[in-house]
This record gives sequence, C-alpha cells and structure tokens, in this order.
Amino acid sequence: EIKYSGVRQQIAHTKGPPTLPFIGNAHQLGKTPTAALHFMFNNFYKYGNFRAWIGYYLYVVISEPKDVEYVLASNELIAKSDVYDMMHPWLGDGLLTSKGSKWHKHRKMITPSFHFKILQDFHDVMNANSSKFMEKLRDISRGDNIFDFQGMVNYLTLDVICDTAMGVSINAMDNPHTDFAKAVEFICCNINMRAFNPLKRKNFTYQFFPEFRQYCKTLQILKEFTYDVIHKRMELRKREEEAKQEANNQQSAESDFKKPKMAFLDTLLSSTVDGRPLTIQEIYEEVSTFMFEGHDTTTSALSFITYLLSRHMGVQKKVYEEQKAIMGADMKRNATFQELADMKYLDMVVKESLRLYPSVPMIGRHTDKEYSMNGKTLPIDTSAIIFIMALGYNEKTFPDPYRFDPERFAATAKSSAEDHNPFDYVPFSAGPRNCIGQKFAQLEIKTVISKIVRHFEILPALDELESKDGYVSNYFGPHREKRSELHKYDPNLAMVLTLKSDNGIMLRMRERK
Ligand code: HEM
Repeated sequence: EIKYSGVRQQIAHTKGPPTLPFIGNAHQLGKTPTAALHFMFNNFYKYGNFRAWIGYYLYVVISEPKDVEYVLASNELIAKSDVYDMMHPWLGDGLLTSKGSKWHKHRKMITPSFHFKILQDFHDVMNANSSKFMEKLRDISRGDNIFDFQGMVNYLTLDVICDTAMGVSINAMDNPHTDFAKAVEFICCNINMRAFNPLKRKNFTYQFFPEFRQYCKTLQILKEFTYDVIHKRMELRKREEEAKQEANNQQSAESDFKKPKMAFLDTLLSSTVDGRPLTIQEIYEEVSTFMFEGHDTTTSALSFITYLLSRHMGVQKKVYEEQKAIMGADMKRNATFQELADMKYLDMVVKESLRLYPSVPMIGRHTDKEYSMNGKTLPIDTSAIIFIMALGYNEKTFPDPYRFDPERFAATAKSSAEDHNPFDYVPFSAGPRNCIGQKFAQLEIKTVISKIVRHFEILPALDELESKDGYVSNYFGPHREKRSELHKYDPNLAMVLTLKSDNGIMLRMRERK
C-alpha cells in the first residue's frame, strides 16, 4: 500500500473513475467486451486521458494526440503491456509480442517481405480467393436472405493468410469445419475473451476453467499443423535445390520440378539473423504471428466497411461509379494493381471506416522505467494504453464524428487528413512499432471491397435500417442518450483485441445484372 500510494501521487495529474480498495476499477469494466468498450468511452468523454486500476495494475489510457505521439514515436517505449501475455502460448516471441534487440533484428529481417514485388504475388492469391468468395456470397444472398457477413468473410481472410504466409491452401471457405480452421477461430476468440477476465488471464488460474482442456487441445492442433507445414516446406525447398543442381549438372536450363508459389515462410527460411538461419521455433513464431495479425484484423475491417456501405447507399453509389469509371465495360474481371491504386474514393471510404471502427481499438505499452510524457509522469510498471478508437471520435480533429463522411479524407477537404498531426489518426499505429502489414491489408481490403461492389448491391438487413441522415448507429458516452436503442440488426460492438460485432454483421446482397 505504501508503494502504491507513491504511485498514486505520481499519477495524480491524470484523473479517472473512483476506485474500490484492492480491486480498483475492475468491477466497473463490466462483464462483457461491449460493457468494457462503453467503460472506456464514458471515461474518455469525462476525463480525456484517464487512469484506471485493475487491482494493483495501473493503466493510463491515452487519447490526447500529443501524448499518443510521445508514446508511439518513442524508440524506448516499445515493450508491450501485460495484455499481450495471453498471446504467448500461441505466438511465442514473434514480431507482435517480442521486445528489445530480438524485435529490432526481426523487424529489420521481415520488412522486405512486404516489398512491392512480393505484394504483387500476394495479390494473385487475394484475387483467386476473393473470386471464390463472390460465389459463396451469390449462394448465401439468394432470395433476399439476411446473413452474417462477418462470419463468412472470416474464412476468406483465413484462406488468404494461410496461402500467403505458409504457402498452403486450407480451403476454409469450403471446409470451415476442418480442425485447423476451427482451431484458429477458437484461439482468436479465446485470446480476445481472456483479455477482459482477470481470472482467466493467468494460466495458473485459467487451468481451473472448464474450457482449459479445449484451449490446450487447440494449441496442440495449431502447433502440429504449423510445424508440419514448415518441415514440409523445408523438404520441398531442398528438393527444389537438388533439382536445380541436377539441371545445372546436365547443363539444361529446364527442370521438371514445379516451383511452389513464394510465401512469407520462404522469406523466413532464406533469412539470417546474426549471421545464422532462423531456428524452427523462431520461424513458427513469426508465421503464427502473421496468421493472427493478418486475418483477425482484416476480417474486422472488411466487415465494418461492408456494413457501412449497406447503410449508406449514397456512399456506395459513389464507390460503384468510381469502379465503373476505372474498370470500364468488364466489371467482373480482376482489378490490376494500378487500377486499385487509382481507386481514390474507395481509399477515402476505407480510411473513414477505420476511423469509426478501427480493427485494433487499443494497443498497450509497458513502462520499464519512469517516463515524463509531455511533463506528466508515467510511473514504472504502468500499462500505457493508446485508445486508437477514441482518436477517431475527437471532435477537434473530426468535427461531427458520428457522421460517416468519407469526404473528410479528401485531399481537397478544408481540414483534410494532410493538415493533421500524423498521430491524430493511427488505425495502423505509428512510429517504430507500426503495422508492418499495412500495405498488405490495404491491398486485400481494396481487392475484396472493389469486387463485392462490382458484383453486388449491398443492402441493410431491413430497408428501413438505411441511414437517412448519414449518421451511424453506434453512439458512446453522453451521446448514447440522444439516440434510440440499437436495433437487433445493428452491430453490438465488442472491444476485444480486435473490434468485432457480437451479433455478427447482418445484411443482404443483390447481385448486379
Ligand atoms: C486492417 C488491417 C490491420 C490493422 C488495422 C492493423 C493494425 C495494427 C496495429 C494497430 C498494430 C500495432 C500493434 C501494437 O502496437 O500492439 C499492428 C501491428 C502489427 N501488424 Fe497489423 N493491422 C492490420 C493488418 C495486418 C496484416 C494483414 C498483417 C500481416 C500480414 C499485420 C501484421 C502486423 C504485425 C506483424 C504487427 C507487429 C509489428 C511490430 O510490433 O513490429 N497486420 N497492426
């Protein structure tokens, strides 16, 4: 208590909700990830930056752009907060969770994996999978059927990431019930849910929960599958090398060995750190990190963009007009890399959607020493939480924030994004630990949304749910009182590690003639 009363004094500059002895604010976080999101927004509206205590853990929740900049731009504040510990059993010390010199070296080694040329190869995979996804949408949307888009798109993103990260097709869109697809789904949900339950967070107490057995089994499935893919890939590369050698020996340029598609795993297998190849464990950690970061996030983004288009028909019409102007007569073909780059209005829609519904609503750093954040002390052993989602609702940066208005990102807008401080809006984070997969994600999002809009009219679950005034359905803090209750087909937002809708993203689609 003596120690913590000192910390309380250090943090007195930042207000927060009243606390109870021993548990702090744990009781106010609520029982569900939805309640937790509202807790965060209520306090953001009341205090701006605020502090919260979960037992003796101090959380400083930061939404002031200058303070966001202080944390994200720092080359020292790069260790992740304790919330990320739950990812360790699956992801180990991969790029997302590692720190210090390991993180530095691996970041440097992995950065070339997102080179323009490699992205072009990945684009082929995205095209093939999204074409198949169109067929699935055609089937499910027949007869004006209302369906859960979020549930469906999850298998598309899983197929894309397995294909690009590991070079294997698991075909989750056709076989959503395979052990591996089910295991990835379970573990993402599991990590998300544990984050908000203090008793489930530590393995020591988690082992007494009934789902612990399934959790262990899931980890085993994921590890066995991924290690197996790595070993097979190594074997394949060895054979490829031998075939090449043989072709050289016979002085023939041709070899009948079929070269496998280049995957992220191949980059790892041919990379070195400290002059040595990566260990199998290190490769496993990075591939698994990509599996997690590269699929849960894009599922969230694609779901909310599609949802917003279903409710805002005027915006959807403009997206479609742009598609017609760029794609010409054949609206069903794949868009080229250049054509996607030319879709500027679509870019604005993606940015505006990520402002309202950022796939990663908050991120956390751990202070390994005391820091002075623009004159305010951040005590040692504090979790500095960057509340990315709240930045999007800052009225100074984004006036009338509950309006879905892609034009605010137009280069010609009065106060366009270019006039802002780069830390006012950071859906992909910023600074040294920003999202390494940003370009990959943007490419996948544009490929899929462009194709959906060209193939289908996206409709709300019920006609009357279309937004007539341009405002969204989800409100926070004091603004909640101004709006009526959510409809059963409005998304019930849940802030877990990624932003999800608890009740799915319910909508309809009508095939374009
Ligand atoms: C809409 C899609 C995405 C969003 C909004 C997003 C957002 C973010 C954010 C906010 C971070 C910072 C996390 C933190 O500081 O804890 C991050 C990190 C990361 N992201 Fe993404 N991400 C997306 C897609 C992807 C994709 C597709 C990949 C890989 C193919 C990826 C790979 C990573 C990795 C490896 C990191 C850790 C980087 C590091 O710590 O050095 N992300 N992402």
